[in-house]
Formats: sequence, structure tokens, C-alpha cells
Amino acid sequence: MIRCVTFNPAVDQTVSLQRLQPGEVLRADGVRQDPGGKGINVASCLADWGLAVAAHGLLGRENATIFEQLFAAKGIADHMRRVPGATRTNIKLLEAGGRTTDVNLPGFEAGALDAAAVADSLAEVAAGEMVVISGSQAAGLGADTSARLAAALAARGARVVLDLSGPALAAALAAPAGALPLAVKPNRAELEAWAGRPLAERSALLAAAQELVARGIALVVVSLGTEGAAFVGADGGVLAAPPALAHGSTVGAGDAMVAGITAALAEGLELQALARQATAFAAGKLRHAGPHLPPPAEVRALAAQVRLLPLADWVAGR
Ligand SMILES: O=P(O)(O)OC[C@H]1O[C@](O)(CO)[C@@H](O)[C@@H]1O
Repeated sequence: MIRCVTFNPAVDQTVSLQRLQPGEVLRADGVRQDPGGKGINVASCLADWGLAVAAHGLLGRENATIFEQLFAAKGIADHMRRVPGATRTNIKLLEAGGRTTDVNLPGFEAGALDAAAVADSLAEVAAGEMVVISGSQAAGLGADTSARLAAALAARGARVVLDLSGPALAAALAAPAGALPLAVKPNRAELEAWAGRPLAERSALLAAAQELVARGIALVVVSLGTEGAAFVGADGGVLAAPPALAHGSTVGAGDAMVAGITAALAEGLELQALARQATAFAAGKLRHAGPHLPPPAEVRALAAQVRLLPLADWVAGR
């Protein structure tokens, strides 16, 4: 059973329009609502891949139905704690060309008791089990809530995959050697915030990822949008470039990549196969609205089309 933790889920409201023009009256072509938030999206993609998944974290009591329907439809075990209020709605403005603008709204307030209850829901996690912790903290929770949970689980031998940003990521990466995550997936901005310096050059980006590997994180994946992602481990790495991308909403593509990384780690794939699979999950997600993967055969076909480049060649611009 793979556990996915989301402290601050969201109902994603995607508004499709021809072009976003600030200050104008815009007519939308359509609107849809999907259950979302980083760990929810990861859980949903893992379930589509056929793995047994449980969702942990917090959900607003007032609008839990859309999440409960997703869990029921995909057989995701629901261990999410209900809290007073509504889960936030995040607005995604999707233009015809594929560009998305995110307006993420504030959500429910949570407290230390809620964080403790989420930790309790994971008390049975055994050494070797996989736990994904991703996304922002709910208002009212300490900035290090996810990091503390990650460190406690890793210290118990759980294999932890993290997709955090800002102070939460910094706190998680500052854990002592025995309490570090197995894998992290920062994007360029998140890695820059951790490093405290700009990482515009590919060589600088790679050096920062290697610093994390040297600290004891087995796998660092730096996502680079349409360019793909750099997969860096102790024995080297690759740049994985996606096949031709569909013009879908990019919302949740990073979460699909986290799901692909997690599935590959659970399946024991080596780095190159892992990079192909994770990139194919992200590319496959772009073909679908909402947190859904295409059928596994389609994802495998995409994985075969992913281009892998030695990191030295990528850094040298070859
Ligand atoms: O937790 P955060 O960082 O606010 O991100 C939440 C948003 O990110 C997504 O999970 C996409 O990555 C959306 O589903 C959601 O609206």
C-alpha cells in the first residue's frame, strides 16, 4: 500500500478561455471541477497505474463529496481526517494555447491536533513502505509540519518521497542523515530557494542537485517544464525529455511525475527506466483533464518515446 499525504487539498476549478486578457470582460468556453491537491493527484495517478493506494491528510467537511467520489471510483483507501469548513477552490485559467494561470485560494484552518491525527493515521507504516508527502500546509499548521512527519517516517525506515516547497522543503532537507527522504522532486525555483542562489546555468542546477545527493538523498529529480527533468542519483543521472506534448492543462503534470517516480521506486526500476516512466506519467497526464493517467499501455508507449541524455551532454548543450 502506497500512502499519499495531502495537508492542503483543493477543488481545482478549470476555466477554459481563448486568451487571458487582464482588465477585460472574458467569456469562458467551459468550466470543470476536479478533486485536486498534490497528494490527491499522486494517489489518483498511482491508482490508475494499478497500485494499491491510501489517501491521508485533511479534508474540509463541507465539500468532501467530490473527493469521496474519486476515492470510491478508484479504490483509494480514505484515511483523510475531516476538519470544519470547506476545502479551498483553486482556479486554473486554461487558455486555448495550453498556458495555465493558477489562482490558489486560501482554505480551511487546521491546528496541531489535526497534524497529530494525520501522523497517527500513519502509525502503522512499516519499514520499507512508501509514503508520498506533497503540497502546501493548511493555514494554521506550522511550516515544518510535513518535514517533521517526513523525518519521523524516514527514521522508522519508511521510503519517503517529497514534493514540497519553501520553508517546508528546507526543513525536510535539513533532517539528520537517518531521517532524510528517499527522493525529492523540486522544480528550478524550489531548488534555487533551498540553495539560496540563482541556478540559471545547467551546471549550477546539476551541482545543487548533486549536493542533495551527497547529503544522502538517493534520488533528486529537478523538473524543468517542457524541457523535461534531470534525474540525479549517486551513480550519475540523465536528462529525460518528453515526447511531443499534448496541449492539455499542465495542472497536476508534476504530481503525475511524482506518481511515476514513486511507482518506479516501488517496482525497483533502475534510474533510466525510472526516468522514462516518470516522464511518461507527466506527458500522459497532459492528455487528460483532471488527475488521471491514460491506460498503462499508452503510458508505456510514451515511456518508449522519452529521450534520455547523459547529464554531461545536457550541461554541455549537446
Ligand atoms: O498545495 P499547493 O502547493 O498550493 O498546490 C495545490 C495545487 O497544485 C496541484 O496539486 C497541481 O500540482 C493542484 O491540483 C492544486 O490546485
